[in-house]
Amino acid sequence: MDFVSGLHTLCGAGEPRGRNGIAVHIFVCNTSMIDRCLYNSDGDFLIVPQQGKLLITTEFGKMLVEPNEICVIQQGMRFSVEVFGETRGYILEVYGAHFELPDLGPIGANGLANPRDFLVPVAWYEDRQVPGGYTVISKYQGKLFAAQQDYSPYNVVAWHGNYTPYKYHLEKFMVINAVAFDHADPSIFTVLTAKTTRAGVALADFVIFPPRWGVANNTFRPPYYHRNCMSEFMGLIKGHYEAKEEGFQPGGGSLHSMMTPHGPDADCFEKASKAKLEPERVADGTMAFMFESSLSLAVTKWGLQTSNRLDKNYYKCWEPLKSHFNPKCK
Ligand SMILES: O=C(O)Cc1cc(O)ccc1O
Ligand SMILES: [Fe+2]
Repeated sequence: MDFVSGLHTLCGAGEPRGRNGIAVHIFVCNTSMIDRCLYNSDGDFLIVPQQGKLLITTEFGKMLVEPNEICVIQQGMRFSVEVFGETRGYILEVYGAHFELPDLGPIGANGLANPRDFLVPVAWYEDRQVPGGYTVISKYQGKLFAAQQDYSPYNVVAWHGNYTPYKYHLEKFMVINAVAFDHADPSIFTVLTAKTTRAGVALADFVIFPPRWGVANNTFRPPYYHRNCMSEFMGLIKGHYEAKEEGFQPGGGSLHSMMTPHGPDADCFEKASKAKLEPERVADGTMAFMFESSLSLAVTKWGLQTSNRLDKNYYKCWEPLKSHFNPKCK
């Protein structure tokens, strides 16, 4: 099964017809796309490999994208994926907006994902006839259409401009966090954002939870219990997520829909409530991420049924939580 046939949509919202929208897909594949390419007429793909590396050929050149790196293939760009064994990952698709760096506001000139760390392919081409037929697949209005041609589409000898695919290594992220007290909104970990026309309201943010120091005093350091106006799809590239040490596996996903309360599991709550608040490393050897959207997301039939992977007991991670309210406590 190659990248195109292994592409499954988990959830999404909005219409790929000029209006804003997003979709979350996962891919699971073990064979390369041979004499086949894909382009997305609907929007842009932000690809997060989780297992196995992707050698992506584009009209702009080649990119090797390994787990802990991400890449963006924008609307209309033809690409083929070569894989090396069992390969899987996540895709955030956005319609009607492109990914950009978040405004840094008071952070100033540098920080978070820095422009210098985004890599763009160098031109590569082949002048190759394919008498047996080269298949060009278009994702158009959510469906796949195939056309045949008798030559490789990677015949672009050179290019210039700034509408390109690009990749980024998540280790390059310059982490900013609370250094006195309180838990910062995870938007402080935004790598890329796709904006809406309403200032401060993201169509989608790509947010990571990188290795860092936890130093906040007088603070419950893990994510707070909350409900909010965003949909939060979480994924895990490697290791454990600090708020759910068990049960949330690399390659898995969770969706906390807007206004649905959620937070750390009972075990994390107990440990963090008793922990001595000295400087400690958080999330070493791990990389969790979040696709966060201001849109509400509908889960597909594939996600709910066909995949046969729905965790029906997920809510149980909060059941052992006890009330610790004590009105006399100072
Ligand atoms: O829900 C989650 O695990 C993601 C998350 C992390 C955090 O540190 C604060 C808020 C938030 O939604
Ligand atoms: Fe959350």
